[in-house]
Amino acid sequence: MSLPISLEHVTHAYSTAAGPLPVLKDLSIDMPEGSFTAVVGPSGCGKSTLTRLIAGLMKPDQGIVRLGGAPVTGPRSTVGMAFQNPVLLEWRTILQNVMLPLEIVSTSMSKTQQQDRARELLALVGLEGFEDKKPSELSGGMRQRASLCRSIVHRPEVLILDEPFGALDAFTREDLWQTMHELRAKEQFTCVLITHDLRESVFLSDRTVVFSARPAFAQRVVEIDMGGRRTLDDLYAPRAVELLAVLRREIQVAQGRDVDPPAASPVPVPGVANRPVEHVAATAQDPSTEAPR
Ligand SMILES: Nc1ncnc2c1ncn2[C@@H]1O[C@H](COP(=O)(O)OP(=O)(O)OP(=O)(O)O)[C@@H](O)[C@H]1O
Repeated sequence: MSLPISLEHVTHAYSTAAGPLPVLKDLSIDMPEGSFTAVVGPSGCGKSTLTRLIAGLMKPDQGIVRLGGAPVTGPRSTVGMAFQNPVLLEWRTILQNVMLPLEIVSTSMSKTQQQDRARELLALVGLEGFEDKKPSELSGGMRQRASLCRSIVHRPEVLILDEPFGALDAFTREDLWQTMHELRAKEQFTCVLITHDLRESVFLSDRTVVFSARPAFAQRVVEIDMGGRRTLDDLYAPRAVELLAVLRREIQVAQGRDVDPPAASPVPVPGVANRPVEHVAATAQDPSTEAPR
């Protein structure tokens, strides 16, 4: 089962030695049940703060965070989380690491059922045969796959992903994106993804929320109307290129920078009368689609 998430007029400031640091300001977002929402925005604008509020690790100064309509008042076992650093326990095998949440959350599953569930997820992400390895025996991408399994092994209603692919090389990252689509097809959760990678948000999300500079509010919500399951080729489709251009411009607005002209307009290239569409599509791979940190 998955739960809708809503934030209603959420405002929050951290107490610091220099005084209050306003981080979120009148932030309202609705994430429907089973949806996948990506959040992008300037560095330090408050994206991770949003995840802590949804996970119930912090309470907002003002406003309400709701899961399934009920106000969040503290941490919930039905929330799964994965971060940039997988933090697997070296003294446990991969299977034991994946099963960890089942030792913490109350479950009616027998030990055998728990193991079957963990093995099934590991197979789904391509880690069959690595169950008895220690984390240090796996590559960074494999560790992150195991971490994803651990975050959903207890069938959370809400999955929070805070830059889980951020430290991976580009090819491994794209592999993991496809794995995320496979997990989403098999499992039920409402997902919030924090990312600096605009291609990642277009590939994975149903909608991408662009945060303003701190204190952050939802500056723009971009519907990623590209159907459900996607392939990497879809990132080169004209619609994906348009969406990337919209997101990149929105990030520039959030940063208070000059905004690029619309990507669809022909850009004069010396010696070339008109820039072909293929060339525009190729810019989707340009590192400038990485939202600056
Ligand atoms: N516990 C804390 N106490 C004081 N200030 C904090 C605390 N946690 C975060 N901050 C500050 O609040 C601001 C927002 O932090 P947050 O981690 O939510 O931003 P972010 O958008 O996730 O950042 P990044 O893009 O760099 O990952 C930052 O300026 C950060 O330094």
